[in-house]
Amino acid sequence: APSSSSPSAAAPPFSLPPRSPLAAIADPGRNPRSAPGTPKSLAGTPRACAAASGVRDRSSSIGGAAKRVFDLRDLAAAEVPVEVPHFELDEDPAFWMDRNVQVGVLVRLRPISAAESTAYGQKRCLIQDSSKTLSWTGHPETMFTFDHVACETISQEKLFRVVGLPMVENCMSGYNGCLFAYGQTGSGKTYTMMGELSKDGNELSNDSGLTPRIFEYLFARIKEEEERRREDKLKYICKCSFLEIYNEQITDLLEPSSTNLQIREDIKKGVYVENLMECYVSSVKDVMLLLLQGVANRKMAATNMNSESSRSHSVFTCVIESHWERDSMTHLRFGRLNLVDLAGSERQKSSGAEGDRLKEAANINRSLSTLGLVIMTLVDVANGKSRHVPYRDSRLTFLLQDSLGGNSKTTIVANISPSICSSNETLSTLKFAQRAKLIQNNAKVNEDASGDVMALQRQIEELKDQLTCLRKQQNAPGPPSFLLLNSGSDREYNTLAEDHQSSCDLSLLKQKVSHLEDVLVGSLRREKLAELDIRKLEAEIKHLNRLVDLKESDSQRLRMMLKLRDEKLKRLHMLADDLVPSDGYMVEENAAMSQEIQLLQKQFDENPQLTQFAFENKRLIEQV
Ligand SMILES: Nc1ncnc2c1ncn2[C@@H]1O[C@H](COP(=O)(O)OP(=O)(O)OP(=O)(O)O)[C@@H](O)[C@H]1O
Repeated sequence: APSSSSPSAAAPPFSLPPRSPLAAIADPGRNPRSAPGTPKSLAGTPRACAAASGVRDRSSSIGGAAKRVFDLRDLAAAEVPVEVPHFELDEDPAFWMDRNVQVGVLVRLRPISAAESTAYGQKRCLIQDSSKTLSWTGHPETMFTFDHVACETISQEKLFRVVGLPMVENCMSGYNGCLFAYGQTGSGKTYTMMGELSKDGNELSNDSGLTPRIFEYLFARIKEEEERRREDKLKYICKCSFLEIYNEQITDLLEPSSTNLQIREDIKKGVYVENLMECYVSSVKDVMLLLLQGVANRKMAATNMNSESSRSHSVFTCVIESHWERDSMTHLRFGRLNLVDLAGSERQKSSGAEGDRLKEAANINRSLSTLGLVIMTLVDVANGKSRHVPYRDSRLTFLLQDSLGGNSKTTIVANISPSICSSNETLSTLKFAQRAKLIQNNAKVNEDASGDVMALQRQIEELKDQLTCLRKQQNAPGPPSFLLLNSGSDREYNTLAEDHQSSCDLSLLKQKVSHLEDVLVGSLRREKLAELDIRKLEAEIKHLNRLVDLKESDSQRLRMMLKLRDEKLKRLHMLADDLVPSDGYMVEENAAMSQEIQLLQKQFDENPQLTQFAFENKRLIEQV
């Protein structure tokens, strides 16, 4: 099926064939990377299958074919392939668009892999109850509720429509957005975020993940919006960057020779990575080429859990800027979209990590536990507690601080494996996702509606010229209006009409000028205030620097005095023990005393200033 996801198309761009309420486990043959050797089609009707595996049919108690579920707890004994229930996800873009307070969480289950199946058969640690709830069947059995639970048979396209599409709409409207995949190694994060990337960048496949789909949709929407608002001269500009955090070091995936890049903070830009390459993109093909280039540079390795395990966190960022003109003003808006594929958490025992892999794993686990700590602290903050959020304890959390508890609409996709062999990791991912749901963000539209001051000033000048011209015309001597009214000739009628028209133009222009003047006054006032603030802060910084210098020289003097006193003590001890003659002692003592006097003199000279600065310091501390 074609996979183009044009926003205007009524039907989803590709749809799965109609399924029975109990769909077969996703055919791993669909994805060449997935579950090699897993049985492709699963035989038998639901009831036959349930009977064969000893599964209890709970359909009667729940009712309705779509809700029919089996109790998979007894599958411990089942060796035959089983069918799992399919729960359709709710496509409600408004749900994610409203989330500017809380973080949205979607849990995604992947099919049991061939390796898991070989080792543990179809034994599961989870039972999904609906498209929002699932139960972990360990001890004690625990039920979890999320915004969405995507079952094993949910397609990449459906997942995009549920979480990716609203994210694009948000960013186009000027919000920052962040989508990140979390989960143990091999749980399906890269499959979810990237999936299959086509070589030529033209065609998406069924296995293409969220990122390529997001850009296919983004460029279709940009085209649509620019056409719809042609009168406003609406234009979008998109620029992308791609980085990885490996062993706590940031590398540019589009320019791999740029390593150990630093994170900086800026009042306007927010948190950003210095010297990171940014590429302008205007089509899915452009983005696909960047993705392919970046993915090829990413640190990958084989572990026991995943033959192509990503050993770094990757962040693909797109800044979507738009500008348009309305009411003689230039409007600017931008949204930053972060697409994050985290390195997988892992137990060293299961992943078989040694040497370099072990060092990587330790770094991965450390930054993920900082992420967990940041999330726990943010939940406390959301509950009204005043806490320090340790964003700076890892590069990952420092870089993502706006997406966590800041100005961003954030969605977390928590990937899990349903197999019993990952039971503990699955539980820990579910707990992480549950906590993340409670974070409170504060997303705002990034828009500069005041326009360009210079352009406004130019426009006002032009309008003033027109106004003077019209005033001159109006004041020019002409025949009295009653003559014109009574004369009845065409020429006179036209003159009257022109006069009337020009007086209408005049009042319209007057209105326009006064409106623009108001806007300009507002902009200039804000600019002046900002300049005043900057000047005040600069003066304070200067004061503080002088204070620091003074303190520095003062403490240097004090250190010297202490040294002199120490030496004096030593000399006194030696004199008391008769180790030096008393005249020799007196000569040394004299020299030391004159040095001390010099120091005291200097201190005394600077004292008036010191007192003044001490007062200033106190005042500044109070002010701060
Ligand atoms: N929903 C799914 N359907 C089919 N196959 C999947 C699905 N999710 C993951 N897979 C397959 O499972 C394997 C592991 O997935 P993936 O590489 O995405 O895991 P990961 O979480 O990114 O791991 P790591 O953290 O080690 O990089 C891949 O072969 C992938 O194609």
